Amino acid sequence: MIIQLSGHHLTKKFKQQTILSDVNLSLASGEIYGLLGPSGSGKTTLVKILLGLEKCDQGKVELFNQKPSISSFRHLGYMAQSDALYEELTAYENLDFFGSIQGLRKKERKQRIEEVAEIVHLRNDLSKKVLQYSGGMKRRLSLACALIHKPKLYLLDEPTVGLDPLLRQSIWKLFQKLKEDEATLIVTTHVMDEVNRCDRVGLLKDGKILATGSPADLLKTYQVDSIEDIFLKGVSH
Ligand SMILES: Nc1ncnc2c1ncn2[C@@H]1O[C@H](COP(=O)(O)OP(=O)(O)OP(=O)(O)O)[C@@H](O)[C@H]1O
Repeated sequence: MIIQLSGHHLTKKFKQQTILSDVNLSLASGEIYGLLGPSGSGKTTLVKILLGLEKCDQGKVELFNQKPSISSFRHLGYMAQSDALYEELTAYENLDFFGSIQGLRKKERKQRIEEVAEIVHLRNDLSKKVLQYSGGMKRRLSLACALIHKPKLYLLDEPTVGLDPLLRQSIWKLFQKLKEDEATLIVTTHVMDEVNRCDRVGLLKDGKILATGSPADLLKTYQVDSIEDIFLKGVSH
């Protein structure tokens, strides 16, 4: 098993408030890890720390078994919770921009833009400015931007928010396909039915990982009918 990303004893405070407390997690190559937790439990903060966008007060992160470096970031695909897109540019220009900062050459960018636009069903809308896009279209474009350079590791913060069930299903099919190609994904979600599509789930509550395991193992261990019940039971870690 090759560990692609790990966080060790991660602790984070904002002023006096402890946001993350001694969080440990590791992601193996070819797995989908779901990070599930109520609003405000620290999911986005954790993803940002893993990505190097936020500093932790204690603990360390390892990317591809090394201290994170500029070269390791080339292999990351990040989709932020709020879309980080250039509204005045067209979707094509956004993808072209993100492709170029990832070092793709012009010809390769052109080809990849076609491919990722097809994947997220935006091929016919590439020439529209992003400000003309709906919320769901922006989410899909953000995902396409994260895919453009074929990273090995994806950190996706609520990638399916605002998408209709059909599109959500096709996005999850894509995640499965990425996984089959040995990519590793960490996906934050509030949606319980998405949890069952993950290989492993980490349940985050008040900045602590309450439990980690496959959805089936968690149900068995905690003798519950749904993962949601683990939160409701108030299991302490
Ligand atoms: N830059 C910041 N300064 C101060 N507090 C912050 C900052 N960023 C996050 N927080 C606080 O940290 C806590 C966790 O926030 P975070 O966004 O990580 O939660 P989350 O689980 O992703 O929530 P949601 O599901 O609603 O997106 C919240 O109480 C939030 O107010």
